Formats: sequence, C-alpha cells, structure tokens
Amino acid sequence: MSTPPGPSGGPSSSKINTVGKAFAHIDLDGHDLPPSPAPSTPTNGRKYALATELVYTESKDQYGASSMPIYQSATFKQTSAGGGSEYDYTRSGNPTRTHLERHLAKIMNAARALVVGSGMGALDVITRILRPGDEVITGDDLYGGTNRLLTYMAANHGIIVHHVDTTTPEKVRGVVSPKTAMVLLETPTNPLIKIVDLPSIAKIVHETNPKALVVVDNTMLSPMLCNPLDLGADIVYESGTKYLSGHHDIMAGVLAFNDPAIGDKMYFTINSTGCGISPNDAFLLMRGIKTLAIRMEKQQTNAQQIAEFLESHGFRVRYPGLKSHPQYDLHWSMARGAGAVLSFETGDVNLSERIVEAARLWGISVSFGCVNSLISMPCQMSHASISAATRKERQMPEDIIRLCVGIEDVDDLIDDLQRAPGSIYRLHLLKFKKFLNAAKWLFQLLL
Ligand SMILES: Cc1ncc(COP(=O)(O)O)c(C=O)c1O
Ligand SMILES: N[C@@H](CCSC[C@H](N)C(=O)O)C(=O)O
Repeated sequence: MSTPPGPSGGPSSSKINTVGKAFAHIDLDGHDLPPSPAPSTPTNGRKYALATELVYTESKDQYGASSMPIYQSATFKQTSAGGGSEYDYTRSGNPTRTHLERHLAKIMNAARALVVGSGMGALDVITRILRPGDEVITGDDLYGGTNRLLTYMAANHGIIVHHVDTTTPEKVRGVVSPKTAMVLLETPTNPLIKIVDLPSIAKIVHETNPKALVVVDNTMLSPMLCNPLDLGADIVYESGTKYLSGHHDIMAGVLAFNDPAIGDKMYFTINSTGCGISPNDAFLLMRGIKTLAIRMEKQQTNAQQIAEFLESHGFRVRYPGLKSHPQYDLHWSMARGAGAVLSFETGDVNLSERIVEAARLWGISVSFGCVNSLISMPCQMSHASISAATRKERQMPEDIIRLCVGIEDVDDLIDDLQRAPGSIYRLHLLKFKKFLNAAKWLFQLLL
C-alpha cells in the first residue's frame, strides 16, 4: 500500500495518475476500477506522538520550503502530448492539497484522506454513493445541516432515513437490515452532548449487514481526541472549519478511510463535481493543524472550569468532562479528551436569551472549535433548520445555551457569562418558584 513520496510531496511517479489526475473510466459503482490508488500516506504512518506528528511533515519541496507553498495554479504543463506530468488540473489534484491530504491521513490513522470545501461538502460526497431504496440509520440529535441534507435526500432521491436514539445500540439493531446502506453517527452529539457507543454499533451493523458502511462525523472531537476508524468506522468525516483550522477563517471538510475502493469512489465524486478544497484554503488548513494540540489543551482546560462553575451554580450542564455526565465512562473509553463544546439549560428561554445577549467576550455566533469563545442558542441558530415540532419530538430544550470555549483567560470568560443582571439569582428564583408549585400541588393532594 505504501508509496514513497514523489516531488512536491505528491505520489511517486509509478502511481502519479491515481492522485493527480482523473480516471475517465471509474464510476461510482466501482466498474472498471484501476488498481488500488496510491493512498495519501501509508497506513500506520506515524512515528511520533500525535502532538509531534501534527507539526512534523516530510515535505519534499524542491527549495526545501519549511511550509508547503500554495500552488495557486489551475492547470499544469505536461512534458508530452500524452501527459507525463504529476498533476494536470487543480480540480483533479494539486500539490498543496496532496500535501495536506497526506498529513491528514497520517493523523487520522487512515490509509487515505481527501479534503473538500466544507463539512457539508464532505457529507454530500459520502451520500452520493446511496441509491434509491437504500436505507440510512442515524441519530435523533443530529447537527441541523446534516438533518437538512438527509431530509432533502429522503424527499427527492428515494432514500429511507431512520432516526433512532443511537445512544442505545440495541435501537440500531432493531432497524438494521439488508437494505441498510449507511449508518451515520455523531458523538458527542451537537448540542445535547449525548455519547454514542461507536464500537458496539459498528459491531452490530457489520455483523448484521457486512455491506453497510458505518460513517462517523468526528467534528466535535477532531483527530486530536478520537480516531473513529480505530473504533470500527468505515468512513470518518469532519468539518475542518472547526478545530482543525481553528481560526474561523476558512471552510473545509475532511474525509478519511482505509478501504481503497471507498477512497476511489470518494475521489471520483470530488473530481467529477469539483468540490475539492482550493490551494489557498488547503494551505490555511495545514497551518491550523500544526497548532491543534496546544489550542485543544487550553480550550479543554477552560471548558472544564466553566462547566464546573455553571454546575456549581445549579445549572444543568452537559459536558463529558463532568463526572455527572451519564455516559462519562463510555466517552472516555473512546476519546482522549472532552472537547470544548458544552451546553446548559436555564429552565427559561427568556433568561437564556438575556445571558446570551449580555455577553461581550462570547461572540453570538454559530460554529465551534475556534480560538475565540462563542455563545449561541442552537434552537434559534445552528439547529433552526430542524422544525420546532421535530425539535420538540427529539426533546431539544428551547432554552439550551451552547458554549464553544476558546483560549482566552478563563476568569474573564466566567465573568462575562454573568453580565446579564441577576442571571444566577434569577435561576435560583425560578427553581424556588418550581419548588413552591410542587409543594402547593402536594398540599392540595393531601387535602
Ligand atoms: C457536527 C457537524 N458536522 C458537520 C458540520 C458541517 O460543517 P461545515 O459548516 O464545514 O459545512 C457542522 C457545522 O457546520 C457540524 O457541527
Ligand atoms: N446557517 C447555517 C448554520 C450553520 S451551523 C454551524 C455549526 N455546525 C454549528 O453547529 O454551530 C446553516 O444553515 O447551515
């Protein structure tokens, strides 16, 4: 499988066409597939600890550039009429993108990685392998955009989507069948921070239907904290817009796999539809990845302190770093950290809005995984594309506040959360009112 690197960090010349150029004769159904294409990097290509590997690259730039340059070119000169050069056209392949893909494959423990223009773009590439009549099993607490794409596919492309509570693997067993083509999982879920048992579900799915693909959205953890391919996933994707790039200055989507046939199909779609990441964004994503370990460490430390502060003041906090999380042990059996996204409820939409709107340091924004802290109300923002009725059915509290913690000073962040006048006092008042109502009800019952 492993191929020594060619010039510019690209593949060796014997496999040149498999990465840099399009095969006109491959199709999505796998007809006439060429021999196994060159993976972006050899499997198990890691030599050092992850924090080191994030920074260390084996770029073979001709001038020894320490940072892989941006090959801002749409087309590449060929050495003969029949081709002969490593790359021909950037939609099909570009040295800056190849360098990034090799690096990502290494840190995602994958045989091959591919990079496109957004996380949703990555999911679009994956779902194009579905055919009318295929069934997809997924969770009932999904990122809003994922829910929207699956709903669209069900309405327009004859795909049958089953939403089940994926926190109970037996519920997946109940619906998996020979018609299941894909099982799409997120963990922790966004924004309810529920944990999904990836190894147990992958086992159930593969035992019941070996052809079904287990696809994991790893956006909430990033390869710094979890490698779903090692836990039974067939395909991992994530929004590179979040932790991987870390500065909210680009959109990106990453896909990774071990099976070369899956890689061929994904590459075919990316080349055919032209959704590969641009050289400039590939460069920025590569730069962001180098600081992932240090950013994540600070973001997680801050998130833990903020979660503990909120919990100590009586809020219901959802964060896998808290021992009170009902699936604490399960999370830590799969992941190396809790991440930097947490959510909490106040019990009152109005109070939640006041807390969000009073904040100055916490930007009211969607997205997460960035150096600066963000605050949002998912039901009105990132998950607004899920109808109010469906949100209610899936028990998504309208008052839930999501915090995406950055690298600022944690005391400043905690102070800023309390800017809404009397927010903590109001919370206690609400609780006291609830207690009085319960006491009144009990009293009436006894009379
Ligand atoms: C869990 C999750 N998956 C996928 C996406 C899609 O990523 P992108 O915004 O880069 O398209 C997002 C956010 O947008 C997300 O939160
Ligand atoms: N208006 C956007 C909302 C993007 S949400 C981004 C991110 N995944 C998050 O959870 O905050 C849309 O309609 O997709």
